[in-house]
Amino acid sequence: MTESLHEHTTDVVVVGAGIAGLMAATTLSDRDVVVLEAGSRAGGRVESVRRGDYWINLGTQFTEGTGPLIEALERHRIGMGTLAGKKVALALHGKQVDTSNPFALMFRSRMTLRDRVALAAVGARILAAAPFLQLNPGNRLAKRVRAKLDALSASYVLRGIKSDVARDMVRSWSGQWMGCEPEETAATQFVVSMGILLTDPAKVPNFSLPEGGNQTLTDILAADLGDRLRLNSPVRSVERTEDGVVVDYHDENGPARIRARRAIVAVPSDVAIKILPGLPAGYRTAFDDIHYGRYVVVGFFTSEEGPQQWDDYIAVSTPQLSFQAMFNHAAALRGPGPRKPGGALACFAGGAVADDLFKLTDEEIVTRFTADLLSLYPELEGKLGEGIVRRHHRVVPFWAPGGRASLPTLREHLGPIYLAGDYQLDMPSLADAASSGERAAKQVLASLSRPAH
Ligand SMILES: Cc1cc2nc3c(=O)[nH]c(=O)nc-3n(C[C@H](O)[C@H](O)[C@H](O)COP(=O)(O)OP(=O)(O)OC[C@H]3O[C@@H](n4cnc5c(N)ncnc54)[C@H](O)[C@@H]3O)c2cc1C
Repeated sequence: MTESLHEHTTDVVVVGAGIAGLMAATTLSDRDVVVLEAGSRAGGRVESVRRGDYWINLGTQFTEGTGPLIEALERHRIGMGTLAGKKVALALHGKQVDTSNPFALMFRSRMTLRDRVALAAVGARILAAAPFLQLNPGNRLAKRVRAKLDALSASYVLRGIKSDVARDMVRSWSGQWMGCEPEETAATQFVVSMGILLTDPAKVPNFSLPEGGNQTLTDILAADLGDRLRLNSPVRSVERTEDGVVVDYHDENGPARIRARRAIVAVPSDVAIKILPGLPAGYRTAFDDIHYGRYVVVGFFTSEEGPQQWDDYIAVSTPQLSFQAMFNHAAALRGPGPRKPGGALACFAGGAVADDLFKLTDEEIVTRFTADLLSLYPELEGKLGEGIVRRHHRVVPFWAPGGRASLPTLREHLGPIYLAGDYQLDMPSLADAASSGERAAKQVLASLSRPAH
């Protein structure tokens, strides 16, 4: 029996309801717009679970940056949960040391002289390049340093380094911030993220943990769209026609088709390449050049009472444990006044460590992470809730050495098809994904208001 095809028309179809697609669709809300989302929930890589006063971000961890994302948070009056004054720490050889001052860290943590010298060399390599990447990108020197780092792998910071501690730390930084190994990625992204952390984390604009988790905003945007957002509707193809696009997808009634004047495709690069048949070679190469980091995350709601040693820390690097970092999602709630009982912690492993963990069952992962978390904080014995596991095969995009040159192609529309997603901008992030969605929607609005020829 052949299934019948439901067909309808609209002005604009948005494919994908991650932050890029949601921002695009809400910017177009005066138009006839339909959003097709493959999953059973909106938000994509943004996901938060909530319990009582606490929440855990199981997808996007921190909100940071400027532009449409922050404007949307403000417009919807979502408390930003500022992290000003909160600190980061390193747990090494069983001792936790505040890393707010990287130089003090070198002397206070348990390391041999050889490890200290090796780490100082790694830090010096990062700090020598980082300031150039913070200059105006048009600056001649900035361009030269960037071109050099784009061509090098991030493992250049480990050249000649023999210390296992230094190697473990660089791997764990790369794993926890990008979800990949230093050998996989061009040095640029690594140096920018590590440079900011090593110099002045307070310089990261709007570094925060929005109230209720990052999903608070995506839930509001999804609710604003109402029934224009169609969940469980995976798109199979988006093709150009003479006067617009035709989008084939599937919903609970079977195969369906929408004809529209424009489409915004806001899906990860590996999906885009599959649903856009007949892509010009330049776009195909640019999509192929994008890789994604991998993470395994386990979130734990906790039931401790009274002040704890991690209360003022947002992140603790744990390069010698089965997870590489612990993020404290309750940090934004800790201020003056009585501390609420309980808390919310998330343990992260990225890159090759995540690849190995993918081979285990959820139960095995939780058992390992629980044992290591208790070795770090024995006072949590009997106070850890059930571990909530997420396996992410797409964290943030990264580019191999020499791979980033193709990126500008993906900022150009393909006739009536506009692209959006975190891969479009220089330092992929939630804020960049949101900006790309708004930007695509504004381009669509401008194109629709131009007289047809
Ligand atoms: C664990 C984790 C931690 C992170 N931490 C941070 C952080 O601290 N700070 C930060 O700035 N960024 C962070 N990120 C990155 C950030 O989450 C992403 O950059 C951002 O969410 C990407 O948004 P997007 O809309 O481009 O893509 P996505 O969120 O991936 O949205 C794409 C949507 O398209 C849908 N889709 C896929 N295929 C189809 C199809 N065929 N048809 C229809 N729909 C489809 C998907 O289901 C999804 O909803 C993190 C990501 C992860 C996974």
